[in-house]
Amino acid sequence: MSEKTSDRIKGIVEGADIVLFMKGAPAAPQCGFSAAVVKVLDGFGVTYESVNVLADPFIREGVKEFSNWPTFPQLYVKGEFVGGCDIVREMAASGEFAKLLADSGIGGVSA
Ligand SMILES: N[C@@H](CCC(=O)N[C@@H](CS)C(=O)NCC(=O)O)C(=O)O
Repeated sequence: MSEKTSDRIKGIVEGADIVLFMKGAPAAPQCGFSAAVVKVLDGFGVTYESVNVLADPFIREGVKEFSNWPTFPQLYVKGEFVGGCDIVREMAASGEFAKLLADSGIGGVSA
């Protein structure tokens, strides 16, 4: 990955408290895994930035390398990689995701 792509991705993940790299947009996800993470985030009532990786092949491949994670969705909180759909859903079910949001000082409803 070029330094330019890496800097661009770093800027994106650090540009908002919560960033979701997904397929499609929250209002119209183009993959069930992305839709599932949107549902979790919306359930917590948090605001987040989303990036449609289908719109940019450089971002799509660059984010995989940046995160060292081969699939989408990919969720970042406070600039740190959290995981994909399975991890986020498990964290939501166990209460770990609510704790992560609270520890990160991110408000929302407790889902
Ligand atoms: N088990 C994965 C499922 C995600 C997944 O398999 N995503 C695929 C299909 S949407 C993917 O992103 N493949 C790579 C690509 O399309 O670039 C998770 O927990 O997020």
